[in-house]
Amino acid sequence: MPPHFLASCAPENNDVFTTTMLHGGSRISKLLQSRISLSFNFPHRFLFKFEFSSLFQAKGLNTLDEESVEFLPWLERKAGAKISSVLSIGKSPHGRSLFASENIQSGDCILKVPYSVQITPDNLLPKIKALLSDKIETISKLAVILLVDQKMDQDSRWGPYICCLPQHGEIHSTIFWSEYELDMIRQSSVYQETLNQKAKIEKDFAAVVPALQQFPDLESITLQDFMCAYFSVTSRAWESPKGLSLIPFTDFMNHDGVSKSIVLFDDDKKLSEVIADRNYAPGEEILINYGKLPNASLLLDFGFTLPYNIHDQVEIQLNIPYDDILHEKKLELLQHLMPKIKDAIGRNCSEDTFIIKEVRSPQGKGKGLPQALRAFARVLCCNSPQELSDLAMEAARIDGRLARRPLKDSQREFKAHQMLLSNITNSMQKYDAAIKSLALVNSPSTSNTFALRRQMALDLLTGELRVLRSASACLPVVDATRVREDSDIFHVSMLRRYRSDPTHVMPVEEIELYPDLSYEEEPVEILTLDSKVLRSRTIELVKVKWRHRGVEGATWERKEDMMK
Ligand SMILES: C[S@@+](CC[C@H](N)C(=O)[O-])C[C@H]1O[C@@H](n2cnc3c(N)ncnc32)[C@H](O)[C@@H]1O
Repeated sequence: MPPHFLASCAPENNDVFTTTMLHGGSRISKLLQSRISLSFNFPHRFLFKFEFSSLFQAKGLNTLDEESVEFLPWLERKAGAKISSVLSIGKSPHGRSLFASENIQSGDCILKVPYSVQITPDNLLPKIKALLSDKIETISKLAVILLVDQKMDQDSRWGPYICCLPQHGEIHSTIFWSEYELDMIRQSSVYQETLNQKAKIEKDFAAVVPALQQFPDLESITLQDFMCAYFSVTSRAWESPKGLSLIPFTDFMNHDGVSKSIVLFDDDKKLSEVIADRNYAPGEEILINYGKLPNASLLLDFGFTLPYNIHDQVEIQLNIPYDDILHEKKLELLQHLMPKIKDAIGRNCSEDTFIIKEVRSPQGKGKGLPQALRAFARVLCCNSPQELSDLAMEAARIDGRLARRPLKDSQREFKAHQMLLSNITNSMQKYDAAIKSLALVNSPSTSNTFALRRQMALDLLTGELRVLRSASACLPVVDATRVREDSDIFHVSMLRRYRSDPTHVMPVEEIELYPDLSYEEEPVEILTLDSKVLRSRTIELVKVKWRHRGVEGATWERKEDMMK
């Protein structure tokens, strides 16, 4: 299993859970991972007719899920043990959920699900297991277990569980979005990850089909069936010490990014449990934390977003321009000292992707930018083979890591940051345009599925834009506020300011006044001419706000030059 499946971690500071025997389970979530529009219905022969229970009415709850009332007694019979006496299954705005059926105190254990009733790859029927290649991943094996069991009719081992799993029309993971819908999130990396995920599911399905075809009852399983089962696994399974497991009942709990409750695994007692992180009154929904997941992961793997997700992140890409005369040398250095700069199939590639998270500190000061990103930018800004070999030597002298320290040449260091700012500003403009265009996208049908997905797209894009804004605020912008006159030449002190902390001002360089604004090959776009005019004996200076290569700045310019 690729390591990124383990990326989502449980909250760090949950003092309640200090027992050493217990392991916190993490969700399988991956920020990468297909295509087809499907319809998948678990056969209704599994819709066991449960008797209506008066439990919820007695507790004053109106969230009764009739089909689910008998679920817990069924699971407890199967487990031969009590699983929970304080929880009931009910309906929430986000589908099935668990609710307190009596007062719960913080620290109470609210459920215990024995390993014996959890679904793991060990539950594959031996005759199917024997036909599956060793290369089949655990997610696919679990999906096959669900699909096979669904076909087993009265012999099904998990019938009541399987008929609680989401059906095609209820799933909003982007792998089920139409091309039209996906277009709304083209700006986000989730777009490509969705395509990758769909391609992966197709490939995984092709790998299990030969085994399924050996059984007449299983022959009819389609790719779309497989996709739904695959989604059930990605949205419900936990990484446990014994591998990936579906934990019935526990997986009825919805996600709350600030909850401190997670699923714990007690290997000695061979059970999973959940401890309440706060007090709950009867009828309150119990929420747990699936991990520190950004909306991108929630959308792809779970089919929902949070309106404000503190774990949002965004990908930015830098590349060594092909016309850079030092292209090969830079590439070689980066690949040598930052080996991850290879593409998935090991070819050399001259670009890399960096994940930026939100910088929430009011001072900013660049904490949110990955060191590797700054390092990449520093290498990109080198102008000579000598500078590159200086960087290589410095890395060898320190800890082997390339360009982790600010460049000695402060102008060059500043240029590296300006390059990052320009990249981020450019990306922000694209996000801004994508968000504005969402308002103009017409619903292709009257169903509210589209409205829901559009809202998810909006949550995703606004979250990622927020992250970009926070990153741009911690990169310096140039301001020219000190002007010193020396005979006819004006010396302008360029100052570095951070939008996140305007009091943090650092001199960058003192330059002579530019004779005009066409000093670079690329024209400078004038944004405003400040009314503030600085008069000297012979000339007048005006403050000019400009944009050049996506970077905005302000400098004092000769008024007469500006009036040309
Ligand atoms: C592990 S299941 C939880 C039980 C699920 N509600 C059900 O009906 O079976 C995860 C799914 O619940 C829904 N969900 C969980 N937390 C949510 C939240 N905070 N907002 C919206 N949907 C959520 C999503 O559909 C997700 O794929």
